[in-house]
Amino acid sequence: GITDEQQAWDFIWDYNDKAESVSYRSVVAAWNYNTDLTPENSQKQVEASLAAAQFDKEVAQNASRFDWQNFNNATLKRLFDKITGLGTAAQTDQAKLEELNNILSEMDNIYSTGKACEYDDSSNCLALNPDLYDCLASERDYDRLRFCWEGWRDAVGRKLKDKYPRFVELSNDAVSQDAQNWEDTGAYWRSWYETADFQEQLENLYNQLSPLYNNLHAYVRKKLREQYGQDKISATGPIPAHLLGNMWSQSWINIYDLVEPYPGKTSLDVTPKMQADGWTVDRMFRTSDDFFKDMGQVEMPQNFWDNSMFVKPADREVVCHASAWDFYNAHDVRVKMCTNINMDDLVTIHHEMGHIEYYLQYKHQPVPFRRGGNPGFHEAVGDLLALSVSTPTHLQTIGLLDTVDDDNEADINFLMSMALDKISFLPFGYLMDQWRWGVFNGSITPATYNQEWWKLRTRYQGIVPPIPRNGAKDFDPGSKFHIPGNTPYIRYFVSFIVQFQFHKALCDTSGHTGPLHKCDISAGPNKAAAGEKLARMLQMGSSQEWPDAMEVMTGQKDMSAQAIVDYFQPLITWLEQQNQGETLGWDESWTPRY
Ligand SMILES: C[C@H](NC(=O)O)C(=O)O
Ligand SMILES: [Zn+2]
Repeated sequence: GITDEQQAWDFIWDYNDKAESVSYRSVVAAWNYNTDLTPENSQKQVEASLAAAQFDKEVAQNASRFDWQNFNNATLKRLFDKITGLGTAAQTDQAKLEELNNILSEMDNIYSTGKACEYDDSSNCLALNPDLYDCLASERDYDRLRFCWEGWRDAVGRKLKDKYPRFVELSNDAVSQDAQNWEDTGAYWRSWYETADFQEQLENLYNQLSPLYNNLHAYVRKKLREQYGQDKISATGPIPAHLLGNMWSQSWINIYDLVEPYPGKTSLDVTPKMQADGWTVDRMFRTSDDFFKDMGQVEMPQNFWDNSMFVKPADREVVCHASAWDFYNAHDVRVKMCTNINMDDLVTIHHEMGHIEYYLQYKHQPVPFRRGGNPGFHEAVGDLLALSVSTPTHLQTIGLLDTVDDDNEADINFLMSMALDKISFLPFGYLMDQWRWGVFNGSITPATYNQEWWKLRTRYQGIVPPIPRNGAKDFDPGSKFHIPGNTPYIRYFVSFIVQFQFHKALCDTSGHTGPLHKCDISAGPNKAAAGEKLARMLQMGSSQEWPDAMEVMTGQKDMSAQAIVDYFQPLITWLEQQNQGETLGWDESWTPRY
């Protein structure tokens, strides 16, 4: 193979220009389909995906003419390593590749257009966003909640059941043809973390955090028993899944009012004030942009405001699940979101803008390096900034809280609200890809999809379905966006760990003193230094392995649960006191009264 590294660089820059325009065309086609779910747009999106895959394959073949594994220049070698990794684009059978893309497109459409219709009126149907979200968040009638929970799974999960096995088969067949001959899609996805003992590290992190989760679970279970009755919820069993304020029981913030430790303090639920003060969607996005600018990051460019989709259109079907989009041309970046006026969506806006910030900060990198340090880092940026924005003192600064009670009870209330978002998520974030990796490696088969899903859901989350599941018809994993959407999920578990490490690091750099949970990095005397550190990490993209990016932020290279435990320590102590006499954990054999 060619050993001349100058010739290799020429190859890279020629590739880079072409990669930008090929990526642009396929992202535009995906954007057009996601914002207007028509058959024509689906067809165009599949065609663009196939063209991009063809380009990737040709580049990989040309790159293999170089003896790149023996290059001296580490960056050049890393670039060649990235562009010879094809994933499903390695599929040489065009018909199979087209079928794979068509199934993905169909699954997206089924999920994003699904509706749950009233038992007694099939013309009265509820969409996930906002109708079923609102139902799970604010309904307090046990049976009505069950209708919303079951109706969504009937409408979407069941329709996807027979498509998913073929998708799995085609995805595995494709990645097996990659240069690394991946044994299955899960192995390929895990390779992005470049960490040999990745699964062990994840398990260790989870084991360190499950005591905290079990304490929160026991406290919430007790409060739900008070609300719904002792005949509906066992003192020692799992919690019925439809009572936790969220369609997937992955964030419990919407039942804060049922579990508030010290009532009578200033409400931390700022949604009523947002609505009373006439907050608009635009004001929500501007508030987020202002915070990024205040922290010395790059501001949203004009085309972001011109080309994004911020609200659900009335005249067409779209993919409502929020996402951020990089058009690989250094200036066209967008968010697609069906925004509602509430605190949840203000936090989500920061999450999505965090992705945009990464795109803007690493746009000078060659295309293969325009990724997060690892996929979890990309998910962590926006959440990291939202940890500061969510503090009562910051919410007061932006006019969402009139008074801030500064006492221990108010602190516990605040930490409870944060735990209902961040701690409740951990088992879900961990189990999603435990299930999917099992499906990809064949240990979970179509016949066992649903029972294995509920084994994991009960084992890790301590929840059970409120109605019996029908293994022959139900496909409950399909009722969660990321399964039909084929978006890997362990990235969110990684994010919920590392965002607290980043938060602690930036709080220290900003000169914050006092408890970690009171830190607002924009209030620190050295906030500029904190912003510069964040920008430096973002500009790296994936040009180096993620421990190097972790070191830039935190001074050390490993993932660690210490920061999230430090942040929640006052609540952990409080929960342990409250849970005296309670059973921690759950008896998996308990089932609700149907
Ligand atoms: C946590 C994850 N966030 C996202 O998709 O942006 C979710 O919504 O399930
Ligand atoms: Zn995200």
